[in-house]
Amino acid sequence: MSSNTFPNATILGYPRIGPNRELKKAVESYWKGDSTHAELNAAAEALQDRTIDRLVELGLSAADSSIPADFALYDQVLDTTAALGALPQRFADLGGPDGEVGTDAYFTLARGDKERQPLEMTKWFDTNYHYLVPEIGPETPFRALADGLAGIVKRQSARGNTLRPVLVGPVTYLLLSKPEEGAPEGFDPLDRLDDAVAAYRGIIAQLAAAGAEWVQLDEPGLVTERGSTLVPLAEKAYAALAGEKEYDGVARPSLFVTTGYGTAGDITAPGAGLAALASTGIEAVHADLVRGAIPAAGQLTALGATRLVAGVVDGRNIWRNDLAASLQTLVGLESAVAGDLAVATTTSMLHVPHDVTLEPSLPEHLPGWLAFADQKVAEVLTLAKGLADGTAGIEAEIAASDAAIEHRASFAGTRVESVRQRQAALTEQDIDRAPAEQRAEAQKARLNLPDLPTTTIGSFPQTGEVRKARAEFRAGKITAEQYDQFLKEEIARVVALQEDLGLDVLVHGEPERNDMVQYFAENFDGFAETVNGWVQSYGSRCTRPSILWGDVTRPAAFTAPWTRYAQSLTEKPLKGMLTGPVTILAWSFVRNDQPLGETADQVALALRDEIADLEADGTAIIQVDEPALRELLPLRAADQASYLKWSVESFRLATSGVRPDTQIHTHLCYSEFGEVIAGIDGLNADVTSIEAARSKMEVAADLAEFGYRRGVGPGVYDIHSPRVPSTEEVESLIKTAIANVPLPQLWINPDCGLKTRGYEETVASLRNVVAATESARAALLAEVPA
Ligand code: MET
Ligand SMILES: [Zn+2]
Repeated sequence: MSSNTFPNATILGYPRIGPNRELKKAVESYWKGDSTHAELNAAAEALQDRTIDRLVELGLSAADSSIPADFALYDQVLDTTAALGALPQRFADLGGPDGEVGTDAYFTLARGDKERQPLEMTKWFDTNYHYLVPEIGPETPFRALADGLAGIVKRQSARGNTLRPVLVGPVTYLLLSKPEEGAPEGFDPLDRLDDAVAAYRGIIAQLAAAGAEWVQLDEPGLVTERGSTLVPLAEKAYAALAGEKEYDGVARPSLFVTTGYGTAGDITAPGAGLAALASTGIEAVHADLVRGAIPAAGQLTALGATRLVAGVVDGRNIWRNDLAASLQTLVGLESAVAGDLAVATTTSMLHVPHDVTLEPSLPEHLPGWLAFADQKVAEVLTLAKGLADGTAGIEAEIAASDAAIEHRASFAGTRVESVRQRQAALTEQDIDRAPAEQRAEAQKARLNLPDLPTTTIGSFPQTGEVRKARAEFRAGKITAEQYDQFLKEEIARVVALQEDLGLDVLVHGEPERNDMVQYFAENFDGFAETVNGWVQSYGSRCTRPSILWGDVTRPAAFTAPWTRYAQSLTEKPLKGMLTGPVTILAWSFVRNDQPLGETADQVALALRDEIADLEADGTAIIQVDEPALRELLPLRAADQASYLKWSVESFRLATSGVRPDTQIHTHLCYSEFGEVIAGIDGLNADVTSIEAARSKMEVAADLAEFGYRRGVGPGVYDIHSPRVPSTEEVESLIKTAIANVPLPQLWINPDCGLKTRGYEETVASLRNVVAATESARAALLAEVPA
């Protein structure tokens, strides 16, 4: 079927959650037992129909495979695991008679059951989307069980729609897998590539039988640091899949391989990775031309008959496309390729919300600057038209795009002179503090803490009452005074609880914060909030990132009054609590008209103002959380140094204005920190709390090996589950920490904030943490020779 031409305009994927979070509601209701399997299916099918009808309404053709079928109930990597029937041994009993993975088995892999931990969850490339990590061993079965996806294709074909089913490609699938527990030393899931490819062949045949004319295989793994070494593997895999035009006498569908999130293969030879893929005989290959480099002319010629699908509309941010610039890129590429170009998004649009027109309360100037998924579909179609008919064909659209760019550039809040001047005047001194040893001494004298000081990470359980009060305040059902009063009582309760528990450094508990980033966005200028701008974070979990559109300022102190109030209730030191610049950027939609580092510095200056107010109030300890520090780390080693420089400097800019005897804490979680340990050191915080309980204190050994000198609190209590750790368990983690970290540096704390936990388990766990700390202190005393 390779005569089949690829559509001129397409998207790589569409948000799966539904404009009203229909998917979230349907799966959560099914999990709770409030709806049946049939009802879940009906809801999923209704959402599929809605999506396709909407895309057709927006102008994509229903007939030419331009609409992707990418409707995962939970996660696209898990869908591929299910299509492969690749059940790890620990879940082998879940398979049906032919090894098939039914809906309940699928959700068990995602969520675990009484006896078993779910598949591990980790970030999808450098995004905030989390996928489920396949566990592959030498014996893991690879089958062809594409019934689910084939069923969707068939059903839609009966509705008159020819869809293009999407799978994670074999190389990326295995790259993202981890060796199954018990796999022999040195086993790499990629060792199983030939077996996997044989299974993919079967899956593709099943999709063809269901009516698919094109199949999309996503291979973003090729844009990572390992890309160069993976290209030869991909060549082998796709030569095997594309080499024959027929599978067992039946025409195979055309194959389309995508490479979003960067440059495929060798970054010093842009386009070489695409040319290598094309040489296998696949019918179309995609390039990300926003994050990735523009392929060299010679590489474009080398694509031959393989159609280039040009990703020029950014699937990862929400800004309106510069149509004139994109068209110019497209025209340049077209002159070098043998055939016609197709226009596409850079990645799936699962990273952006559905539709700007669903936002009722954005500031007036903003909607015209934005493009959510539906607007991006229109942009792709416009560009395809421009490519076909010339600029004249899309004159009005280009004029509108130019006008929006012009409006944005000249809009008052885009450049705030006072912010620019302040930035221009910054010097090295602004990111420097007194030497760490001198600070440590001054802080010791001021704080007078025991050995192994105990503390928490900031938030206390957000109970139903806290959420209810916030909702009522937002809805105008209670007054600002009533809400304030409620929060004060909540804070007083949390402070009293911590005193009762015997913790050494207290917190106010963060009850006023809906979310650790959104709360800052709401209190800074330069940000806007959406109402319906949900994006999938993992499974049914969605976040609603704020939009950082302009220069950032902090009109007034907003955390300091709560900290001041909380501190007035206790003699013990109480930490001020802030979210750091990198995390604020990572969890927002950030302006794309200046380098990230510049935006980070503006956020840092706004935080610096807040920190100055906290310090002026007498706050002796200020914590600035950076859980997303690792998340934004670029995929390519070559880009990592410059990232670490600006990210670390923005943290230092926020925190270096304080006196030596004011103690700066930071908190990191969600990640492996081995790779960024030098960056952590660069933050120059006096104390760093790090998630460690789940990895059994590995981080303590990493720190020891690095020779880390400042304070550190490796988490001794995993807050990700309601389980209460026993005193003995915590003691043993403390012992491991003591063996690796010099005593004067060591702090005792949970892995992360307690916001998502209930009070019962929180109180029991913290009691055990304090008891374990006390016995560790006693043991240390006993060791000291009299
Ligand atoms: C994801 S890190 C969370 C840190 C924040 N201070 C909290 O305790 O919730
Ligand atoms: Zn955390």
